[in-house]
Amino acid sequence: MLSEFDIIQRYFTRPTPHAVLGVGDDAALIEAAAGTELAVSTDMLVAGQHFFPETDPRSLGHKSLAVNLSDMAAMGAAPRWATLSLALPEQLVRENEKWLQAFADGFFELAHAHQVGLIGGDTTRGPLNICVTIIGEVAKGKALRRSGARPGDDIWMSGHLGDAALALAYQEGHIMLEAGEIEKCLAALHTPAPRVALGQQLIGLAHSAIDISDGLLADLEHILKSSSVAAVIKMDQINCSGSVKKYLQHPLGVKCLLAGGDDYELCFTAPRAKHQEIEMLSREQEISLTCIGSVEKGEGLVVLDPAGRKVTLETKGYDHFHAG
Ligand SMILES: Nc1ncnc2c1ncn2[C@@H]1O[C@H](COP(=O)(O)OP(=O)(O)O)[C@@H](O)[C@H]1O
Ligand SMILES: Cc1ncc(C[n+]2csc(CCOP(=O)(O)OP(=O)(O)O)c2C)c(N)n1
Ligand SMILES: [Mg+2]
Repeated sequence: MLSEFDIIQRYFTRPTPHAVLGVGDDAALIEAAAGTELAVSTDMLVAGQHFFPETDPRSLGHKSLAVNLSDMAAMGAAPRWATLSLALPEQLVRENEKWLQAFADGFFELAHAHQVGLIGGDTTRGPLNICVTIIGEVAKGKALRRSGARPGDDIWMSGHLGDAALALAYQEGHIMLEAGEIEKCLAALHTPAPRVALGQQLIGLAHSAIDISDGLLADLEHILKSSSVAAVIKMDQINCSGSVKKYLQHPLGVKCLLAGGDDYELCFTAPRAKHQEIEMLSREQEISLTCIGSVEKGEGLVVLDPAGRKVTLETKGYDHFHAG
């Protein structure tokens, strides 16, 4: 069986040209570029909570980095360095070395695409658990925060929402999907594409931003609370795929769209004066950016259906300590 140090050496030691010192010592050494601040974020993926234990390991390697890249995107930071802490079941290491290779391949493929260096981590025996910390650089004072929304701002979202949650409902056996839809929805759930370039492009345009990991309503509420403002959004403006649209007559479809989570799109607010510039950015970058509502004075979030009635939902997003 591989030793702890075999695993680190064989699967997780790669050159890190942008670090002073990478994997192999008691700590890595990094140097931030002049005029930048470091953005630091951690997200953990736990078997049974964030993914089914039998999930394809290559996708899992991808997703464990992707969800962290998404936090860099939400801050407008350029991701540079990551650490990876793994708890691995003994049986997996003993019987399924291919799992480690595939996991590392998925992780490093995405890391390479974003020029992120793996500079350290930790490897222990235990129930499958993956924890990535990411460090990025952002120009001093320019990071996009949750607290910058102002009354009068437009509220925007990137891409479309709900496919990942629909895939989860499908995997849990709650709904059926057509053959063509399954692949697309499962890809949204297992291999999200974080909006890293978009996040950096929003600096100077957006007043505030967050990535949608728990669900649009829950995540937008974080912006509203941090900024001490209210908002109104229109449900029919929220961009979703045909698969989600088909389910919108059903409470499950509405839940997937508004509160499903696992989307890893950006939700941001920007002054109305930037509306056209944002539409231009959307065309240039070929990323759908949709204005879904506006920030108002006061507190609370109102969602309106096409008839102008208030939509009420039991849950606004995923909460690890809340049933449903
Ligand atoms: N155990 C913890 N100790 C310290 N800070 C934490 C802990 N868990 C979460 N946080 C911090 O709380 C904030 C909200 O976390 P979270 O909701 O997980 O954000 P995100 O959705 O961006 O991952 C973040 O600033 C995060 O760093
Ligand atoms: C097996 C399984 N159950 C449930 C989910 C749905 N899910 C789990 S965590 C989560 C929200 C995001 O995770 P969290 O740890 O809250 O990330 P953060 O908001 O901190 O980035 C969602 C939608 C899933 N992806 N897989
Ligand atoms: Mg988190």
